Amino acid sequence: MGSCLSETELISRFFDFQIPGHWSTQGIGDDCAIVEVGQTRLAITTDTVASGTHFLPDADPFTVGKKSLAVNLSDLAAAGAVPRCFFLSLSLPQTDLKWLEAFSRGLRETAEEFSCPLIGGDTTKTAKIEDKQAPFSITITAIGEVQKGLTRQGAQIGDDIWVSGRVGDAYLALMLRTGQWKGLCTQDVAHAMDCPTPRIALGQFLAHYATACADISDGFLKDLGNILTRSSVGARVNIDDLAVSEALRARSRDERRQAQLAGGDDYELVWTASPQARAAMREFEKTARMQGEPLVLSRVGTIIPDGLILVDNSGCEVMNTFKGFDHFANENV
Ligand SMILES: Nc1ncnc2c1ncn2[C@@H]1O[C@H](COP(=O)(O)OP(=O)(O)O)[C@@H](O)[C@H]1O
Ligand SMILES: Cc1ncc(C[n+]2csc(CCOP(=O)(O)OP(=O)(O)O)c2C)c(N)n1
Ligand SMILES: [Mg+2]
Repeated sequence: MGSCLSETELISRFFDFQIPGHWSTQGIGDDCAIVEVGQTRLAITTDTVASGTHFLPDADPFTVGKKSLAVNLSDLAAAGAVPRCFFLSLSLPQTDLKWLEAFSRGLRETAEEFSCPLIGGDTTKTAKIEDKQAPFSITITAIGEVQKGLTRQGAQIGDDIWVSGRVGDAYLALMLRTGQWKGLCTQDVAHAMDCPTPRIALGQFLAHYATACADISDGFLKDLGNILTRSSVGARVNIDDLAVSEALRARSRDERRQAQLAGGDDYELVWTASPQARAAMREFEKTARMQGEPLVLSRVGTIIPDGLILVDNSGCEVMNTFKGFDHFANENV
């Protein structure tokens, strides 16, 4: 049976226990829990990806392996953490050796790229109920180390709002692949959905400059909204300042806005920082490009006392009708 609760309402109603413990943390609500263990500060996150919900049932298992870890590393990036290790829990309908071999190769490639060893996990079989096989799912818990650590809390009035990368292509890929939008899904666009790059180096750099940070998994406006709520501030954003790929630029204005503002699945970062940090941001961008990574950092707005004002390049205000991703958004009682 469905419910009227959004994901966030469901979590705060049933699972925000607030039981005091021996280790100090900031509690639920950020990309990572920052946990103080003696002299060490850990950033810990967990994310599940499930067939049919996070990837299409016929997705290449190699990219499923890569992405399962990448989405968790993206949460570590949002906390400014250095990845240290991860756990892997699998719920599988059967032992499909070919699938597992490719999945394992993809997972391993990302683990090696970010020097993040797999140190444990769990493996179970999903049941058939009334002849229907439960979809398989992959849960990863990743642990990193931070000095101070970034959260969604801390944005200050007057701060700039920044976004990494060209958001929207993962959503474009999903719409094209499922036939909801017309057109061919090019390799670059498919890559954005299948192989997102966790912004680990950027996150560690931002740990020195950002006042708040989140990753864009649920859509730019929703994830920026989480920063605004946690920081008790508002924002003014020029939506035309978001970097856009050639493929998305070629779509209609409404499709482009839907993909960029609400699409999700991008795993880029959104953060706030004082205007004094602008030169440092441009320097980081320049260095990345000199090292062969075509990174783009976009300054898209300003933190204001409250509300959310969206404008376009002509200065006109844009109505915010964009919802962002919510697992339970379409359910009714
Ligand atoms: N079932 C749950 N029990 C406790 N905390 C949860 C649960 N689901 C999500 N959370 C927490 O709620 C916050 C929002 O979750 P989510 O939007 O999934 O974050 P993220 O996009 O970083 O994965 C996070 O701090 C997460 O740890
Ligand atoms: C088959 C399929 N349907 C829909 C999507 C789009 N999608 C799935 S999950 C998601 C948002 C992120 O997922 P979530 O589980 O909320 O990750 P978290 O925010 O917890 O990191 C999006 C945009 C997809 N990638 N694949
Ligand atoms: Mg999550």
